[in-house]
Amino acid sequence: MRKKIIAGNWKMNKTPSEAKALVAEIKEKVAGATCDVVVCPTAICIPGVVEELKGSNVAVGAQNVHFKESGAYTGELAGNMLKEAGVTYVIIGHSERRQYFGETDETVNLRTKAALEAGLLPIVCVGESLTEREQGITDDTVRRQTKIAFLGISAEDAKKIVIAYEPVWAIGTGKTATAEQADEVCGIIRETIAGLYGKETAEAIRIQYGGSMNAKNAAELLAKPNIDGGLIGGASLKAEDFSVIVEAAK
Ligand SMILES: O=C(CO)COP(=O)(O)O
Repeated sequence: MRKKIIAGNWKMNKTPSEAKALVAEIKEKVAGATCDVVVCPTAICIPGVVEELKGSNVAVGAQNVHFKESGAYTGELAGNMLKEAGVTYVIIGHSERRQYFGETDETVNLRTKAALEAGLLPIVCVGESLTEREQGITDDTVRRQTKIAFLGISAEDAKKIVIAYEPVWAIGTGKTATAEQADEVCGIIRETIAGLYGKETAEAIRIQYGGSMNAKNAAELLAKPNIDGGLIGGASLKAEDFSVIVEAAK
């Protein structure tokens, strides 16, 4: 049985003091959680959030990591820096990074390998655009993204990776994939992993759904056999809503 994982992707929201206040509320509300709980604030909020969460069951994730250990990469952060700051997980290849910051399947692969190298647990995002869904190439898209993200990664390391299936058309739009649609694509991703590594790895790996998941629809999505958690945007910025989703991930 895979342990469910609920992660909040705060995107570019909350100042350092606001972030501390939010996690102070969240940690109280999710203290009894039976799933893994992660919050992913902006990089500048990480130290304060890590401090506030000391001794709690909530882990901290970053929203990106560079693929080199150091060097002339202005504005970037390396895995060992995040690790030393107390980060456990890192989101890689979010569709907003692919869309606005030139992230490609290849850089997603490089970042995933760098994260593992630094001892971080990657949350690798895949998902089709509206055009791709309408053209009937959702399967091809997530298969390609998954296969390239995992290039050169051992089966042992692959099991540490969380995959987030986030259909681009469902992000921040209020349009959720139906539980059936989400489960179907998560199943295709699992099948892809089975093709790469075999059934045992495919059964071990956790696949989240993300895209307008909220306190109302979480239970139905999380009840599906291939959905092992959620990557939550908007609803993760409200302690109450986030804790209801965590509660639904029993
Ligand atoms: O992109 C997402 C999480 O990474 C989903 O965002 P929303 O939950 O706001 O749709």
